[in-house]
Formats: sequence, C-alpha cells, structure tokens
Amino acid sequence: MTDTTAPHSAITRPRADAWPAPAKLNLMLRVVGRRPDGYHELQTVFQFIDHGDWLWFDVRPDGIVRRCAALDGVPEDDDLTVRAARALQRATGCPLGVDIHCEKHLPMGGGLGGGSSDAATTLVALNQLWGTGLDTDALAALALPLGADVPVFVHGHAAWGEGVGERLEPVTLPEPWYLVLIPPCSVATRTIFQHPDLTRDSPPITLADFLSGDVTNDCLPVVRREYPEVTSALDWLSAWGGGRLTGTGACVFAVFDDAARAHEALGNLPAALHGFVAKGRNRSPLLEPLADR
Ligand SMILES: C[C@@](CO)(OP(=O)(O)O)[C@H](O)COP(=O)(O)OP(=O)(O)OC[C@H]1O[C@@H](n2ccc(N)nc2=O)[C@H](O)[C@@H]1O
Ligand SMILES: Nc1ncnc2c1ncn2[C@@H]1O[C@H](COP(=O)(O)OP(=O)(O)O)[C@@H](O)[C@H]1O
Repeated sequence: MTDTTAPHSAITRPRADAWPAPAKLNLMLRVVGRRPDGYHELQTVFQFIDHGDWLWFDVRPDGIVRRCAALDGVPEDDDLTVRAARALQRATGCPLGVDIHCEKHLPMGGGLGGGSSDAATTLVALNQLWGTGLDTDALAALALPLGADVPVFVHGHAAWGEGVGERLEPVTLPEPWYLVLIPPCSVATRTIFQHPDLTRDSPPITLADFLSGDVTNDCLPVVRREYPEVTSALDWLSAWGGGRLTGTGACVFAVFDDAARAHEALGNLPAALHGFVAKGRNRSPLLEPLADR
C-alpha cells in the first residue's frame, strides 16, 4: 500500500464504477447476555479499514437479480449480495434487476465482516442505481435481517455497538495502522456463540472504559482453545505489542502508530502466516463514492 490518502486505498479499484466494501475490526467485544431467541447481547466497537472487496453493478430492465461469479460454498440464493438486492426490490417494488459483480479479497469467516459489507454495499449502491430513494435508516432496517453486522456498514461510521449490533452510536477514534493476520482456518460465528464455555455474562462497560484500555474480546478463550492456528498467530504478534481477535475470528490484528513499523512487522511474517497492513477509518470508504456521484 503506497497511497495513504485515497479512499479504500489498500487494494486498487478494479474499475471506475466499482463500489468499496471495506472490512471492519471489532476493537473489543463483550458478550453481556442472551436474548430469548438465542442471539447474544453484545457490546462492541467497530472501526473500518481501507482494505476490502469491490463490487460493481449492471442494472437490468427485467427484474432478474444474478451474481456473476461463484463464491466457494455459497449458493447464489444464499449469497448476501443477492439477498440484499432482493430485499431492496421487495421493500420498494422496484421492477429493475441487476447483475452483481464482486471482486473478493476478504477471507470468509474471518471476522472481518466481508459478507456483511458486501451486502451493505449492494443495498447502498442499488438504492442509488435503481433510484429507490430509501434513507439510511430505512436501508439499515433492511440490513439487519441479513446479518447482525450489516447495519454498521450501511451507516458507515465507526461505532459503539450494543444489542446484536443494531444499536449504534457513532464514535471518533484514533485511526492507527493495523497489521491483520489471516490464520489458515475459518471460524463459524454460530459455532462460537453455541459453545458451552463461552462467557455470556460479562458486566457491561462504558465507552470511557474502552478508551482507557479495556479491549477484552470474550470470544478469545474459546477461539484460542478450538483453533490452534489462531493461537499461533496471536503468539507471533506478542513480539509486536500483542494481538487482538476481531469478532469471533479467525483474523487477529496488532495496532501500530506508524505505517513503517506495521510494514516492518509484515515483512517479518513467517512464510506460514499471511496478512496485510491497513489504516483504520472512522468513515467508511463506502460513503466516498456517494459524495462523488
Ligand atoms: C460477532 C460479530 C461481531 O461483529 O462478528 P463476526 O465475527 O461474525 O464478523 C457479529 O455480531 C456477528 O454478526 P454476523 O456475522 O452478521 O452474524 P449473523 O449472521 O447475524 O449470525 C450468525 C449466527 O451467530 C449467532 N449469533 C450472532 C450474533 C449474535 N449477537 N448472537 C448470536 O448468537 C446466531 O446463532 C446466528 O445464527
Ligand atoms: N457475499 C458473501 N461474501 C462472504 N460470505 C458470504 C457472502 N454471502 C454469504 N456469505 C456467507 O457468510 C459467512 C460469513 O461471511 P463473512 O462476513 O465473510 O465472515 P465473518 O462474519 O466471519 O466476518 C460466510 O462463511 C458465507 O457462508
């Protein structure tokens, strides 16, 4: 990554009309309760990074929604981009369709929110391209049934999140550099939340507690035990100031004040580990093309 100022600069925009779908990091995550429907009540802090997928859209007059590239293990009807487009069609009665192109860079099941971000970008982009005119709150309401993480990507601001991620308070945080490691395993969110040993009753904290250093992730003990690949990555990061887990994993990250030091760590990665350097962003790169168009 050379250009530190361009939006979503970590991966080159594949074409001028492509929309960014950035990754998120959960800078902390506490499980503070469980709802009657089995979903867990969380406290978390989301921040975007300038690294992610890219999508572009060819509007069709015939109402058909298709994706143009297969995604490993995800049938077309389950693809979050296809589901997002159909949800927008249903909600607005829009007669138009779309061919959805997604250039995937984010690992699936990595805790970087790739599928959720793809879904949010589809909602935001099609709302513009189809001229359906929903406001952000209406789009976020369509987003939540697609996944707990989709609303924060629709709103596009770093946030303190509560509930299952639907109660979002925008926050302004430092925007450091991150070294993100991608352990060679995929962690299913559902598996972690169903684990009998998961801590489910952490006492809630405040934003001030987080800002003064409480960055616990309650999923970490279970993920460490079940996924030795994640443990190895975290152990390696301990020499670089320590690592944290994003969401339910599998990805882990370390925080750096300057890009050079983050790249130095990346340059020292053993061959068996993969990762990338990215910049934290309080404002999602998804909001940038909106301003331009
Ligand atoms: C934990 C978080 C934190 O950002 O991130 P990831 O690690 O997945 O990225 C998210 O809340 C994940 O959101 P998302 O990935 O959209 O999860 P969903 O598809 O809604 O849920 C997958 C499954 O996990 C369980 N689940 C999810 C969220 C939650 N608050 N409580 C749960 O118990 C449910 O069993 C659900 O069926
Ligand atoms: N467009 C998509 N991109 C990624 N994953 C998708 C997509 N559509 C559906 N999925 C499903 O959503 C799951 C979670 O994906 P993802 O958001 O990338 O991981 P995480 O929630 O751990 O960050 C994937 O394992 C996959 O089965």
